[in-house]
Amino acid sequence: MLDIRDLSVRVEDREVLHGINLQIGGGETHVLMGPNGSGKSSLLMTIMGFGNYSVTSGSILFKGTDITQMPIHERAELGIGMLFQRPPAIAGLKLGKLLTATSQLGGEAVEALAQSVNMEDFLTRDINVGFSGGEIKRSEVLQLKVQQPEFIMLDEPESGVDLENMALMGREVAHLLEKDVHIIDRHRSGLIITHTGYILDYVDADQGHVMIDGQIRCHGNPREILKVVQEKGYKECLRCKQM
Ligand SMILES: Nc1ncnc2c1ncn2[C@@H]1O[C@H](COP(=O)(O)OP(=O)(O)OP(=O)(O)O)[C@@H](O)[C@H]1O
Repeated sequence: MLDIRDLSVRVEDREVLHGINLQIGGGETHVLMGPNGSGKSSLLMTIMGFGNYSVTSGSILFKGTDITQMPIHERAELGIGMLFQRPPAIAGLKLGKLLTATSQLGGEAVEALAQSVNMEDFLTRDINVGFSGGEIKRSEVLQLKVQQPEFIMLDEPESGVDLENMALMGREVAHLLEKDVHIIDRHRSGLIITHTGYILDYVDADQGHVMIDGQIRCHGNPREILKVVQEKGYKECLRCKQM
């Protein structure tokens, strides 16, 4: 579904990603780990198509289409969606209005989806204005439930979420990624940034990658990578033999 080849990316006057290669098949969920500031969010923002991340070499193919220079809204229409680490607050735009305006759904359908993530009281509020950390994440999940993307990127879905809401989010993300469907019939794919790995309690991931200083330096079983990092730190990933 996603095929990234030799991707280098510059932000402002600095190259933050250097020669990334990453392939994610249909129905697969991959996890991206790595130290703070290593370039994980930059990769997701680049896949989504944000203009301040400029591709200096390489390509991004989505379902065989080269999307490297495609605007964000076209990528979203093709089926790419993202849960942001820190989405902006948008004063003057109600969450419910955004959801009905950007989908074919009517008010009742949106309300039902909102109820499923305990967000029904937020539809009449300005997006993310005064939302708590956990409410922002549930709002992001609600937007994904409305959009139903085929390829879902999640940037630290756990951060700021209490344990009870983590369970709710985990179940919702698993459902979005069709983890309840047999692998042969599963079409959706995901790429999840996590520091803690809590999301793995709910979402089975097929492959883990470690990014260090703008390069993917290691691949492997996500839980094994977490264990190694916990015990020995990210420096151990530099010795990875799976590259
Ligand atoms: N708009 C920007 N202007 C300047 N520097 C930027 C910008 N966006 C990202 N960077 C820099 O690029 C590097 C990679 O940042 P990025 O957010 O991708 O890291 P990350 O791996 O997601 O980190 P974290 O785990 O802390 O969220 C950082 O040094 C960051 O300061």
